[in-house]
Amino acid sequence: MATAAIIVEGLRKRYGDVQAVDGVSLEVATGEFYGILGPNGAGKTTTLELVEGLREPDEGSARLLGEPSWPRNPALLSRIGVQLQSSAFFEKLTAREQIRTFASLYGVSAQRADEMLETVGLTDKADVGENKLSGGQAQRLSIACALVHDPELVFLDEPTTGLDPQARRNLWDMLREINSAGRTVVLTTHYMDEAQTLCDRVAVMDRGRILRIGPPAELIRELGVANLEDVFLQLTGREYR
Ligand SMILES: Nc1ncnc2c1ncn2[C@@H]1O[C@H](COP(=O)(O)OP(=O)(O)OP(=O)(O)O)[C@@H](O)[C@H]1O
Repeated sequence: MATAAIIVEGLRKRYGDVQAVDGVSLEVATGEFYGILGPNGAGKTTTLELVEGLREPDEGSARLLGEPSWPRNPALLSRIGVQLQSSAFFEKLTAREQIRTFASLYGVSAQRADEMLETVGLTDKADVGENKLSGGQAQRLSIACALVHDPELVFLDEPTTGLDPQARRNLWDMLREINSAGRTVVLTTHYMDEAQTLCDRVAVMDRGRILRIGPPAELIRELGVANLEDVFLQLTGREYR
């Protein structure tokens, strides 16, 4: 098996009374497209943040590209791309200025930044201020900023939430291309069709724990159900939303 891009062992994180992540272990192979599924509050975002090294775990560890992600590791930052759920733009800059600023932090050319803007369909919004973009446009800009330095490992937290169907399909195509070029992609999603279409494997999460990991088709077969939505229902005992 190829070297694992991500190795997570026994991650735990508690916020007050809430055990948000309760012993998560998983491995993602280099070049894999991996999905984390779960209802609201399952612990997906916290898990991603622990894995990315943005949050300190109470217990457990994560290794990315062979390096521990905590304590925060500056050498890793240029090799990973992180799209955050809450936007983290510089104030008062236009879309073009935002992405060029991210690009320059990574030593990436302005030309490449403009190309990324084109890829996510925002060229006609290049001169619009970040606070004047629609939710979906801001979402696409944050994804473009996360990908501008062509990272080996990409983390996306509900990347298509808030996008219209066409923008969603465009983003799927883009993520498939990135993945075909050998990049490892990890995403969280609420959309079962998205997980089923894109992911090589999914981890189904609920109440801070992983209930099952496998390729969508295999999970569907194993549980003898019609689709991933039913897998989820059977594993968690509830509707997805
Ligand atoms: N900073 C925080 N302080 C306190 N509690 C938190 C914090 N962040 C998350 N939680 C709690 O931890 C649990 C897991 O939250 P998390 O955001 O990881 O779930 P999620 O699966 O990403 O949910 P969603 O699909 O709604 O984004 C929830 O009960 C949430 O209320």
